[in-house]
Amino acid sequence: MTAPFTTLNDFRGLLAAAPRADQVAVDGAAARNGQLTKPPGALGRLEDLALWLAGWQGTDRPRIVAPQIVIFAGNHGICAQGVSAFPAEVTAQMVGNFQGGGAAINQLAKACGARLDVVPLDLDTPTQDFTQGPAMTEAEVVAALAAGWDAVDPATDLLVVGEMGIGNTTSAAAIAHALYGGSPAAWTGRGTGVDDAGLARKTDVVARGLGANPAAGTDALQALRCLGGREVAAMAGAIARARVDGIPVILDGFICCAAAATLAAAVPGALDHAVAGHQSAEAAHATLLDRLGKPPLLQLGLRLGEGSGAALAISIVKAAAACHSDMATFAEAAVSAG
Ligand SMILES: O=C(O)c1ccc[n+]([C@@H]2O[C@H](COP(=O)([O-])O)[C@@H](O)[C@H]2O)c1
Ligand SMILES: Cc1cc2nc[nH]c2cc1C
Repeated sequence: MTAPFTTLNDFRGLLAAAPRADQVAVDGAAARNGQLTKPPGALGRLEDLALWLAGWQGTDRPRIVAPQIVIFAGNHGICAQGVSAFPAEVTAQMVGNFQGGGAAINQLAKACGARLDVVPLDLDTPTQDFTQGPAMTEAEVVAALAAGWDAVDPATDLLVVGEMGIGNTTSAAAIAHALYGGSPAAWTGRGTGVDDAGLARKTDVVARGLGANPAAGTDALQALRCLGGREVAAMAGAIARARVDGIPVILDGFICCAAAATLAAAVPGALDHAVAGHQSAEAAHATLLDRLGKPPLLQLGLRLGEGSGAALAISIVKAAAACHSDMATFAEAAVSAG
C-alpha cells in the first residue's frame, strides 16, 4: 500500500478519525471471562489483556496467530556531538546483522513465532543535527511516517515496532522533554552506556534541541519532525496505521515510547490499541510509561531496543488470548462455580 497522506495534517486527520475498540466484543469477552474455570480475577493482567484484544479484534474469542515485528533503522546528525558510546556506523552494521539472523531480536522473534521485517531508512543520509535547527523537513518526516505505515502487514493480528539507531536515546529524550517539560537531565539517560562526560554532553544537546526548535514545544508532530529520527517517525507511522486498522500493538523501550508519545499528544486515544511490553533500564522510561498511563508487562533490565522487550511480551499476550479463548467454562467442565 502507499500511505494515504502527504502532509502532517493529513496524517493527524487520519489518526483522529480512527475507529474505537468494539465495545460489544469487550462486553461479550467480559461475560465469557466470568464463566471460565478459575476464581474471578485469578489470571490477573492476562484477563485485562484478553478483553483489550477482544475489543481490537472485534470478537469475544481473540487469537494471536500472525504476530509481526518490524525493526526500523535510522542515523542521526547529533551523533557528531559525541552522545553515544558507539559510532554511528554500528546502525548499518546491525542492519546487516538483523538481515543475517545474528541479533538478539532474530532469536526472540523465533522464540515467540513472529515474522520479522527490517526497514533501513536512508542510512547514508543522517538527519540534521537538531541543535542547529529541525532534524527533518516536513517531506522527510512524512516519508518516514509513510515507510512505517506501509511496513505493517494488514493481515497481522499483533504488531511490535522496534528500532536501531545510534544516538536515538538523545532524540527520544529531546522529544519527551518537548512534550512533557521538566528538566532535560530528568529525560536523559546513558543509552548504550555513555560515561559521565557523555551524559553531560547529551543533557546539553537535549536542552539546546528545544531551544533551537521552538515549534517542537507547541505541537507534538512538530516535535517528531524537529527532534526525531527517521526510525522514530517510522515507528510512529506504523503505530498509527495499526490504530487505524484496529491492530493491537505492544510498545517496546524508551525510543519506541517516545515515538508513540507524539501520537498520544497529537490525538487523544491514539494509543488505546497499545500496551507497554516492558520497562527498559533507560532511566526515564519509567516516567514516560507513567505519562502514557501504560504499566509495563515485564521489567527484566533490558536496554537493547530492537523491539526486544515487546517481542518477549508477545508470548504473554498470546497466552492471555489462548487462556481466554480456549479454556473450558464451569458448565463445560462440570466444575462447581463459587
Ligand atoms: O529501548 C531502549 O529503552 C533502549 C535503551 C538504550 C539503548 N537502546 C538502543 O541503543 C541505541 C541508542 O543508544 P545511544 O546510546 O546510541 O543513544 C539504539 O539502537 C537503541 O535501540 C535502546
Ligand atoms: C551492538 C548494538 C546493538 C544494538 N541493538 C539496538 N541498539 C544497539 C546498539 C548497539 C551498540
